[in-house]
Amino acid sequence: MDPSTSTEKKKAIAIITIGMAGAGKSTFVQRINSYLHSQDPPSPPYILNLDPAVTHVPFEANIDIRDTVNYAEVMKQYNLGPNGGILTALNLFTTKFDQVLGLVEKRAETVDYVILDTPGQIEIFTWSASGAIITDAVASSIPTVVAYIIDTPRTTAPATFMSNMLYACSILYKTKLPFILVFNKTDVQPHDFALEWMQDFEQFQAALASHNGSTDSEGEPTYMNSLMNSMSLVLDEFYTNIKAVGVSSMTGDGIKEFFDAVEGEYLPDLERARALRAKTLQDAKADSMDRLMKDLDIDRAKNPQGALADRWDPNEDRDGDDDGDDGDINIVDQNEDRWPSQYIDVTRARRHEDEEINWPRPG
Ligand SMILES: Nc1nc2c(ncn2[C@@H]2O[C@H](COP(=O)(O)OP(=O)(O)OP(=O)(O)O)[C@@H](O)[C@H]2O)c(=O)[nH]1
Repeated sequence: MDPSTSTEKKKAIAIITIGMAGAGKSTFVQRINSYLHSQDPPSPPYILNLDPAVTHVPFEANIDIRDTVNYAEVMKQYNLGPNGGILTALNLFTTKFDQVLGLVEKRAETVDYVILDTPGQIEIFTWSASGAIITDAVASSIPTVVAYIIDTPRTTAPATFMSNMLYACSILYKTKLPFILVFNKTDVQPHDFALEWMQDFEQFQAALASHNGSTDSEGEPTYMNSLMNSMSLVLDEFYTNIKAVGVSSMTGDGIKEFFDAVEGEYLPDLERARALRAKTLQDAKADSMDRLMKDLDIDRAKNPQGALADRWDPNEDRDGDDDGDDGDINIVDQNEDRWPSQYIDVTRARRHEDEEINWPRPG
């Protein structure tokens, strides 16, 4: 069947929340979750937590990476630090993402929104093969937007603001998905300044100059000042195609406007983007899977002990198929199935039927 026409029954929109550590992603997901529950009729979303290291999620995730990958065990077995552990845990989880997608696709027919909360360290999701695989898989299956969460009180300095916008621009370029800038924490710092800077780059350049000083001791424009002025012109182009909303995940202010931005502006574009993506997915999937397996090979080469303990043969599953030979690892929807699910066994320890299993779910 033509993949671009295979989703007629689906009506859900996926929202991938991405943002710097502490920007408020989890609080935002909690807030939009409670907003959707409070609609008449209630419209509970389908939520995926992709952060293996989070100790507490303030919402009930339907699929939680922590139920499948034991992050602490991955760190131990692969001799990794916290960030390497999160990346490897995400890589391992991604090898099972076809199962996750199966569950998502099933539920996408009955829910309005599928929401993904990503790891706190932004680069682990946005610059990894597994982040690309997950994004591609979801976006080719259902219409998808990226909600880029910004810590507004920490973005008031012009240079920081511009750095954050350049990062957002790079994520837009990498994901090529409809994009909403979500200025969070407006209860602490209103986002008007950001909108002004986005609408009028001359105001932004003036703010930059007053912050940094526009000329050196000889009256010449400083290198940084010229560079920033040029970059603000580049960003001007970025802003023309981007929606920006201000929200307070704490009070709920602006959440309705966020959903207006998702639904009103983007729905037809979203469907077009999804159809386009579905057509090119096969090539991209093979390429991303290859890179993912290379990532895992690097982990294994760095730590042969961990590789020995890994339950998978390094050459196994290169095609990305779930061909049933790893059928003992099942991703579960917590709301439908028995909890806990089964951890990916990074220790190769064989379990016996009568063995008591502890599931040290963090938090
Ligand atoms: N005042 C205020 N604080 C907020 C808001 N949203 C989040 N916070 C606070 O910001 C901090 C970080 O929020 P989280 O939701 O944990 O942020 P996160 O991006 O998920 O964090 P990591 O996953 O650790 O990167 C917490 O102390 C929140 O209470 C908001 O709208 N207003």
